[in-house]
Parts: sequence; structure tokens; C-alpha cells
Amino acid sequence: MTARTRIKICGLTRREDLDIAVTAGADAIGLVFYPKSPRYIDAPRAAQLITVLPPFVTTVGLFVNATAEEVRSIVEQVPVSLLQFHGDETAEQCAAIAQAVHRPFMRAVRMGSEMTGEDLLKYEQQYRAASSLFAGLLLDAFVEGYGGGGKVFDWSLIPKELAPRVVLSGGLSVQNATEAVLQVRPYAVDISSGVEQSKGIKDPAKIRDFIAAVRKADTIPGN
Ligand SMILES: O=C(O)c1ccccc1NCC(=O)[C@H](O)[C@H](O)COP(=O)(O)O
Repeated sequence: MTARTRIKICGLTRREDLDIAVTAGADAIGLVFYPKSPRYIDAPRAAQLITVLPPFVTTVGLFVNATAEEVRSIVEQVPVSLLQFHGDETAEQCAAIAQAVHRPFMRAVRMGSEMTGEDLLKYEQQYRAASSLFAGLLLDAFVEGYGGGGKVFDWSLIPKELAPRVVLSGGLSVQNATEAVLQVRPYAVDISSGVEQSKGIKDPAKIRDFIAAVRKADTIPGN
């Protein structure tokens, strides 16, 4: 029996999309609190959206270069259980904000071509040393606008020893989901544009097909 790859569906803005994601088996949902994103959701709408969330689904609040006060204001209105820092925040800034709002956090890494496996291992070590609230790295492609770009990066950059601790993100889709899981065997996968009809509007069939493709990979023994 292979491990069950966790699944995060990011950039949700509508209740019908959240219902579909949860029913299809998503383990986490991502709410983008970055005003410049086409998937941006404000705190009142986010709070309303997740009132229907059942237990055992992680709510991830996504921030880009937000201040501690901005994060605190959101967390006071929206019961997010995990923070995702997706901007240029330092380890110390992530640690301080996470500590201030008493939430664990993921650090998104924008995987430019110069990033090496060694760099990733050092990065993880640096964040673990900075905070006991550090929950892991989310590896995303390097795109303009910080994220949600629908672009894949070179998965071979991910050290085998690190793979079981990372969230693989960036340009995942129904078409490449099985291949991504079989090649990387990540702890989790994260997707946004690959399951959309348009930015911020998810596609029910793509969500269901993506989750099915990940589940199919989980049944295939291998590396
Ligand atoms: O989703 C966005 O619009 C976004 C904007 C700015 C920073 C981060 C953003 N999304 C973060 C995510 O975790 C996305 O799921 C991740 O970048 C992957 O997106 P995609 O390549 O579209 O699957």
C-alpha cells in the first residue's frame, strides 16, 4: 500500500467550488488573501465561505508580503489553520508573523532554474531552525505575480530525501498529475489554475479528474 498523497485545491472563491473540492476528497483548500491576485478573496467572504467546511479539511490562508497586522486582521476574522507565505518574506519574518498569530506555516519556494537540491535542503533546515511553527516547503514554479501561474518547474531538482516532506505545486493538471506523483512521490500536491474554467472559477470535472489521477498514482507501487 503506497502513502496517500494529500491534495490542496487553491484559489477557491465560491461555495459551489468548495463543496465540489471537499466532496471529491481534497485535504486542504487555499484562500488567496493577496489583493493583486485574480483569485483574491476578502476576509468577510472567506469567513462566510468556510462556515460550511466539514472537519478534517485544512484551511490554508495565502499571503504575499503581508504585514503581521494584515495577517492578524485576517486570522481574527477567518479561522485559517495554516499560513502560506508566497512572497519575499524572510525566515525571520515568517517565524515572527506565525508566532504572533499562533499558526503553523508553509514557505512557498519559487523554483527558478538556479535553485539546486542542496539549496532546497539548506532552505528547509533554515526554516526549521527559525521556527517550530514551520510546517514545510511548497515548491512552486517561478512566475510573474508570485504564483497561480500554471507553469511547471523541473521536478528532478527535488532531492529524493526531501520529496516526502514537500507540497508539489506549479502547473499541475489532470494530464500530468499521475506522472508528477509517480516521479516525485511528494507528501502533497497543490493546484489552482489547472482545475479552473477561468481565474478564480473552478471546473468541477477538472477537480474530480485531478483528484482521481492522484489517487490512481497512489495505487501504483514504485520508487
Ligand atoms: O493563486 C494565485 O492567484 C496566487 C497569486 C499570488 C501568489 C500565490 C498564488 N497562488 C498560490 C498557490 O498556492 C497556487 O496553488 C500555486 O501557485 C500553483 O498555482 P497553479 O500553477 O495555477 O496550479
